[in-house]
Amino acid sequence: MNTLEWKQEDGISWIALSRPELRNAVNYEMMDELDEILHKIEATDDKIVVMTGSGNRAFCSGGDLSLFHSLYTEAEAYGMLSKMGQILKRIFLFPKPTVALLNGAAVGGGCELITACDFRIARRNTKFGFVQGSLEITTGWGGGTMLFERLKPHDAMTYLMTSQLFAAEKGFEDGFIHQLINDDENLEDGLRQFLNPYLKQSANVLSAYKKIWLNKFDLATFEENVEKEIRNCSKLWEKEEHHAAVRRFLNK
Ligand SMILES: CCCC(=O)SCCNC(=O)CCNC(=O)[C@H](O)C(C)(C)COP(=O)(O)OP(=O)(O)OC[C@H]1O[C@@H](n2cnc3c(N)ncnc32)[C@H](O)[C@@H]1OP(=O)(O)O
Repeated sequence: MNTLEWKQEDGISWIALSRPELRNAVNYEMMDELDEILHKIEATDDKIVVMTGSGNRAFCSGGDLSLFHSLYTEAEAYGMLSKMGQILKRIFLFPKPTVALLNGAAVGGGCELITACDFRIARRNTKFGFVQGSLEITTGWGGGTMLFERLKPHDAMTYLMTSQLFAAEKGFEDGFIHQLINDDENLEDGLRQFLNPYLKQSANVLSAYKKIWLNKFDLATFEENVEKEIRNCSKLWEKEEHHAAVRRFLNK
């Protein structure tokens, strides 16, 4: 694997996004490797999946803008957005519980990725934000649709419509972040403390409860809503306002 690290330890499957020089931005290779790893994990006896980022700056900075900037038309954007959208849906619907461990900032599509996970644990000093609006697009990997399943509508609207970066403590107050880990505490130790009561249960019990949560969804409606989100984002992507905003980011 070139863009991910995978290890299995004490019932936990750890996936680390591993492009720290670009703050773990997602490229096509990472999408393929995520898809492959998720298939492998599904066939293991591991109880819980933890996703994190390499380095201490970022969990994930979203799509790799230096790469995806070359996507110009609605159709080109749709190809990329729907490819990652499929992966986020797999994570959201994954038969085992999933945890995002924020070792650093989760921004743009990175924030969509943490939203697809069942639990979010963060270092106290980290930030997260759906900054897509400041790039003249919206969420486009399905994370907007998923956020409305995670939060009260008013809080979800605030996160999405303001494009702001928020402190992890604000996420904790809103119930978006489930556990804060102090900056002087070891991140993995903090996570294990949170996970210990879950890890005492069998994989079958954990999966069965995940199924009860997923049974709540009308899958067809959920998929339709994700698809609409991807289509809308693709339309905004091809506008000059978006390309100009990305040029500003890349030339900063
Ligand atoms: C496609 C679906 C929707 C999307 O995801 S759109 C993308 C939204 N993401 C963004 O706008 C990301 C913006 N990035 C940031 O805010 C910051 O990099 C972040 C994550 C807070 C980390 O801050 P710092 O630790 O200070 O790091 P930095 O800004 O100096 O970045 C280090 C190098 O990484 C690059 N980088 C960061 N995020 C990237 C991205 N998404 N795509 C491509 N390159 C990215 C950044 O340009 C910089 O490169 P260089 O070292 O100056 O050559």
